[in-house]
Amino acid sequence: MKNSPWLIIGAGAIGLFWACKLEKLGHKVHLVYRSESPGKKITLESLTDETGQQQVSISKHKINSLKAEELTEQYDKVLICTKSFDLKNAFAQVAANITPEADVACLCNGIGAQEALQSILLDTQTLWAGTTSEGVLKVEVNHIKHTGLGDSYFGEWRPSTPAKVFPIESMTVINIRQRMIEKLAVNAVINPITAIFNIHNGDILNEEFKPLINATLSELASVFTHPQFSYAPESQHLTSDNLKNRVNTIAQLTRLNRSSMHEDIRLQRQTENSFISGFLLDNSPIELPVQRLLYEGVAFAEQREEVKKKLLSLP
Ligand SMILES: NC(=O)C1=CN([C@@H]2O[C@H](COP(=O)(O)OP(=O)(O)OC[C@H]3O[C@@H](n4cnc5c(N)ncnc54)[C@H](OP(=O)(O)O)[C@@H]3O)[C@@H](O)[C@H]2O)C=CC1
Ligand SMILES: CC(C)(CO)C(=O)C(=O)O
Repeated sequence: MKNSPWLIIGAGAIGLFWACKLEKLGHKVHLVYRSESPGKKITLESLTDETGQQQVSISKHKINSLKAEELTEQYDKVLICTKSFDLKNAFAQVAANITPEADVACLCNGIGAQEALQSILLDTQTLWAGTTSEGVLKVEVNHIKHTGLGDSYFGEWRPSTPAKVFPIESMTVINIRQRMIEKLAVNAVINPITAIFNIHNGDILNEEFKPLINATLSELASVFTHPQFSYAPESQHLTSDNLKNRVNTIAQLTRLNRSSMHEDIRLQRQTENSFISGFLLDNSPIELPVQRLLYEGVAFAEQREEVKKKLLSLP
C-alpha cells in the first residue's frame, strides 16, 4: 500500500507539513492546492529534539502539486488539511477520483465538519478523524516553519468491529472523539480570548485574565460533566481542574504564538468559531453565557469592544 500515493488536499501550513512528513516516511504524495501553487519543492524548517535541546534543521521536499481538476488517478488514501468550514467541499470536488474502499482522513480543529463529511462518503469508505498538536506556520507559498513539536492521532469516526488500523504506523487510536473534545476544550478557551483581546497565547495567564479564564473553565466543566451532553461518555473527566491544567500547559508551551483564530481575525479571514464555540452552544444541554459572549466577540467585529468590557467584568 506504500506504493499508491496519498492525496493531500490543501496546501496551507498543515497540508504542506504533512506532504513533507509523508514524503520523508517514504510515501508518494500528490498535493491538491486551491489558489496558489506551492511549486515542485517545499522547504521545511523543522525543530528537532535529538539531544534534548531544540535545534532547527532545513530540508527540501519534492512534491507533485496539482489543481483538483488536473487529477487523473484514483486514490485510496486521502488526507484533507483544510479548515473545518472547507472540509466537505474539499472532498466533494475530488470524490470522483477516490476509490470506493478508500481511507479518508481529516485534520481540522473543531467538531461538526467531520459528520458533514461522513454524510457524503460511501458506506465502504472509512472516515478517519484526526487531531494534531503540531504547530506549523506557512511563511511563504512553498515554505513552512515547524514551530511546535506535537503528536497526531487518527481514529475511525464510526468505530467498526474489528477495529481498523490507520495506514500510517503508530497513529491509530480507539477513541478519537475523546481526543477531539479535549482539543476542542483547549481551543474554546485560548482561541477566542486571544482573538478578541489581540494577545499571544501565553498572555491569557496574566493576572488581568484570571477571573475570565476561571469563569470560562468552570462553565466548560459544567457542560462536559453534564450527563446530557452529547459527548458525555468522552468528556466526563474534563473537570475544572483538569481543564485548567490542560489550558495552562498549552498556553505556556505556545506562549509566543498567536492562536489560529487570533491570526484569522488579524488577517480578516474566516474563523473556525462555528466549529468551536458554535459547536458547544449548539450541543450544550445548559445555557453558556460566557461561551456565547466569546462566540459573539469573535463573530461580530462591531460588538468586540462591548464584549471585552463584559468579559473583563466577570466576577
Ligand atoms: N497550523 C497549525 O499549526 C495547526 C492547524 N490545525 C488545524 O488544521 C487545519 C488546517 O490548518 P492550516 O493548515 O493552518 O490552515 P490554512 O488556512 O493555512 O490552510 C488551509 C488550506 O486549505 C486550502 N483549501 C481550502 N479549500 C480547498 C479546496 N477545496 N481545495 C484545495 N485546497 C483547499 C486553502 O486554500 P487557499 O489558500 O485557497 O485558502 C488553504 O491553503 C485547521 O482546521 C487548523 O485549525 C491544528 C493544529 C495546528
Ligand atoms: C493549541 C492552539 C491554541 C495553539 O495555538 C491551537 O490549536 C490553535 O491555535 O488553533
